[in-house]
Amino acid sequence: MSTTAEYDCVVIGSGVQGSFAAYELAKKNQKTLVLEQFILPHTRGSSHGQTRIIRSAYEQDFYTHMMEECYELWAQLEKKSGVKLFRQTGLLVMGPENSQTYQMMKSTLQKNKVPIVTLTCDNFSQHIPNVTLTEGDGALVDITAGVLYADRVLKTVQEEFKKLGGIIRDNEKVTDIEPGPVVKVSSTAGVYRAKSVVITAGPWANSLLAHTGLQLPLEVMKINVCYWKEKVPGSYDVNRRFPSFITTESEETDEHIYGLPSNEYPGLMKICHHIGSMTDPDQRDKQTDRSDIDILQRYIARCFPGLHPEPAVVESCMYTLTPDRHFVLDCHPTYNNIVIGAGFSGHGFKFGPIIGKLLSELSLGQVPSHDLSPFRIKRFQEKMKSAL
Ligand SMILES: Cc1cc2nc3c(=O)[nH]c(=O)nc-3n(C[C@H](O)[C@H](O)[C@H](O)COP(=O)(O)OP(=O)(O)OC[C@H]3O[C@@H](n4cnc5c(N)ncnc54)[C@H](O)[C@@H]3O)c2cc1C
Ligand SMILES: O=C(O)[C@@H]1CCCC=N1
Repeated sequence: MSTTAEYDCVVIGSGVQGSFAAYELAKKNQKTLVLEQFILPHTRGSSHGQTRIIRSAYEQDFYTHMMEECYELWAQLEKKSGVKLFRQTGLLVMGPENSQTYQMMKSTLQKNKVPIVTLTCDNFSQHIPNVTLTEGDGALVDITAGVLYADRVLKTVQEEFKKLGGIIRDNEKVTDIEPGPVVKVSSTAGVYRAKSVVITAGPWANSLLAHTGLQLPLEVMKINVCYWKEKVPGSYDVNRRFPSFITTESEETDEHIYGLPSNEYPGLMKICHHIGSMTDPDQRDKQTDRSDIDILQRYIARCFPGLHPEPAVVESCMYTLTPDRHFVLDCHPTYNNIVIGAGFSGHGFKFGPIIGKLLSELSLGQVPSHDLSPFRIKRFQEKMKSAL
């Protein structure tokens, strides 16, 4: 059998991270194939749905730094494709004023000169109508933040990839990976050889990594994606400049909530709890726990008096969590031509363009353009089960 590589790179998984990795590789003239298990577009992973929050507001400097370049990359893709992908709404951050999380987020924004407006309990309702600020909470607005049109992003980046000669084969599940100087990838429909492989399989990362003798400490969580009806239509509408929002974790109330202005479904605002229930990605719909919805109902009754506190629409999505909630962006510890992008822990969408660039650099053996130490596999070493 010939050992010649047919492709420079095979990317496994066409969610936001695989699609951007493939696009970046194609921009660098790499002959690239994307394999996707489901027929596209699909709603079975983590990247579907119409909207995601984009923000610079993070506790850690490294995310805020990455976002500086990432905003530019989003603007470049918008310009190149002529498709509107981003809408600036600002992001309202609310949380116990004296908590470490809230203060760290505020200081990271200030240190990095991200434009913010700090609100007080006296002027809060003048700027943010129809929201009740919890007593003792601080509030600020990250002006740069907004909403990404997620489904449109996937379609656009995949189309740009194909325009550069990239190939996407959907409805084709990868069933085996044979590491080597030329990696052999078997799917339900064929066998491919590539100089490198990028694994961006979202909640299925460990199923694929099992073929390479590696398991990462990842947990998959189902999130109930809830939409809430406005009592007075338009109260929380994107066209009335209502912002996206997050609450920083509150130990007292177990609330870690985020929301986006009403936009995709007229009159409905999307508000979710950041903590759902563990699931198997192939059994997602058998997970029927609604304790996150109970938390949301109490929160909405208290803080969003202009919404009916019963969800009008509930959709599903999955997070793939690492223990520290930071991403995995690294080469396989044994095979450096197998690159892994995993564990995006419910906050990876906004980083798609920069993650794609970093994964393409790893795949080409280049020095990554950002410090990847927070994202290296070796941080899990004690917890890793290696079959090697
Ligand atoms: C409810 C919810 C809200 C979120 N909100 C935000 C937000 O506001 N802002 C933000 O930045 N991020 C947010 N995120 C996180 C973000 O959406 C994810 O981090 C991101 O979508 C992860 O993308 P991915 O490409 O890693 O995974 P996925 O989108 O799951 O893609 C993996 C792909 O690999 C395919 N695959 C798996 N196994 C195989 C195989 N064997 N063969 C072929 N294909 C395979 C899958 O079918 C899938 O298409 C949210 C996530 C959820 C669930
Ligand atoms: O990534 C994001 O910005 C959102 C909001 C906070 C929780 C998860 N996703």
